[in-house]
Amino acid sequence: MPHHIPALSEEELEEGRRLFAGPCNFFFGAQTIEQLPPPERAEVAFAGRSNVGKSSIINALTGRRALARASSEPGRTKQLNFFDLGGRLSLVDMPGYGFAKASKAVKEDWQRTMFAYLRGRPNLARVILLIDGRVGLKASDKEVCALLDKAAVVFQIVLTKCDALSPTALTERVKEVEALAKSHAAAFPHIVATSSTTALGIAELRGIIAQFAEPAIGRP
Ligand SMILES: Nc1nc2c(ncn2[C@@H]2O[C@H](COP(=O)(O)OP(=O)(O)OP(=O)(O)O)[C@@H](O)[C@H]2O)c(=O)[nH]1
Repeated sequence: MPHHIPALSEEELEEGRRLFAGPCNFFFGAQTIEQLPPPERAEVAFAGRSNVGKSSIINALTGRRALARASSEPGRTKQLNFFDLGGRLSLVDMPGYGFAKASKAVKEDWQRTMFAYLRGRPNLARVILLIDGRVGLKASDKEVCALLDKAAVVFQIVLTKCDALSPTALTERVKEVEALAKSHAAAFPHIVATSSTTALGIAELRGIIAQFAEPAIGRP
């Protein structure tokens, strides 16, 4: 299937492998915008609905089983968590949105914080917007796309849990999400289909993220 073929070169995939094979450490948790760490390195932020599989994909990318705590309890991540990849790039785990049980005040608070972060972060290179392959698009995903457009942050849509879909269902899901990407100026048109269970798309996503990393010391 065409969307399974990585759009990256061998060198880019290798860069991704190298970056994620190096050290990766949690270094900061921010609950408010005022607490953000200094914008020293390029950042790639992960956003998605609660329970989208965000912790699982961060763990799959970094090869650490419990770096970002994967939980079956939706809505646990309530702060912006910062991870340092060998001093070359930061990964930011954003709180999951669309948690059905959250109050209106909590949702509005999330939206305010996220928008302030997305709009005001000078070193934010890209947002990885995770969409649950099993569930598909929800109103909250569309709201976040609009927010990203408004904040003028380029985002990469990534489908999660694709192992749970038949090839036909996956093709349909990719089409649905491609249409969404086309309707948003800030969306990168190529969709990455992933599974943290089978590692589908993980190498490709590493390569995409590595494009924003500072060069490794001792290498050109
Ligand atoms: N089949 C399948 N299930 C997955 C995959 N990734 C995650 N899951 C399941 O989806 C649920 C949520 O996964 P998490 O990684 O905790 O999701 P999260 O987005 O971090 O959740 P929050 O903490 O609510 O933000 C868990 O039950 C996982 O086992 C995947 O690639 N395939």
